[in-house]
Amino acid sequence: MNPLESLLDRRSYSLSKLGHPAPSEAELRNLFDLVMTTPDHGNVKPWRFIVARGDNMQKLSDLTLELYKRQSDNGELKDKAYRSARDIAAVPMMIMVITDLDPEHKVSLWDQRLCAAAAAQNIMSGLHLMGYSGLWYTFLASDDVKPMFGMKPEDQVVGAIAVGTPKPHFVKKIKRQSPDRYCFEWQGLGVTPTPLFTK
Ligand SMILES: Cc1cc2nc3c(=O)[nH]c(=O)nc-3n(C[C@H](O)[C@H](O)[C@H](O)COP(=O)(O)O)c2cc1C
Repeated sequence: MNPLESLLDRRSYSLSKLGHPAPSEAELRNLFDLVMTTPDHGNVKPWRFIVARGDNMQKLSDLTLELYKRQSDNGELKDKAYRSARDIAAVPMMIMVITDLDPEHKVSLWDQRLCAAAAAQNIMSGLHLMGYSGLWYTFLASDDVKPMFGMKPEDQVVGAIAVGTPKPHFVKKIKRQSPDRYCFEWQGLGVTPTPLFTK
């Protein structure tokens, strides 16, 4: 048996396909215990996670409209903004993954950013293993949100992860590409790497 089997079915669902429930308090604790195993160069912990749930989802939805308004040339909102706000209000949980970079640290900012992204992927895998699903998206990634989330100017939103349970009629496995064309075997300096998988 392939020990990775249970992760092979991980897939994303758009917000409108995610319903209740979302992880409980105890499950969130387990999830973030997993996240704390993320490879972290220099032990900087260059990440912060901000969870919105329950009644706060409506506040996040309102904030979304406000941000769209600020980004609009004439202050008017397009259908997309209303749709996005409506979907956010309906989803049970959002985990914002943001960087908390230490510019003074000897570990490069690039490495610190990679660590924060790896933490986000651990959230994705953990959610799946617990029977939930998430959509990692670039929601709220504008500079406008930085003061709202207590972020320093150099910090970035790694992603917002919408969290829930896929609605049963949308649950469908997706066929993934073969990794063959992306994997190579190094053969020494000056030699073109060969395909890793030959059969
Ligand atoms: C950094 C990052 C940002 C993303 N931003 C968006 C986004 O704004 N909108 C979107 O539809 N998908 C976005 N995606 C892609 C989805 O999260 C998802 O991976 C993609 O739809 C493929 O689905 P899968 O996870 O089932 O393979 C983003 C992914 C990453 C890693």
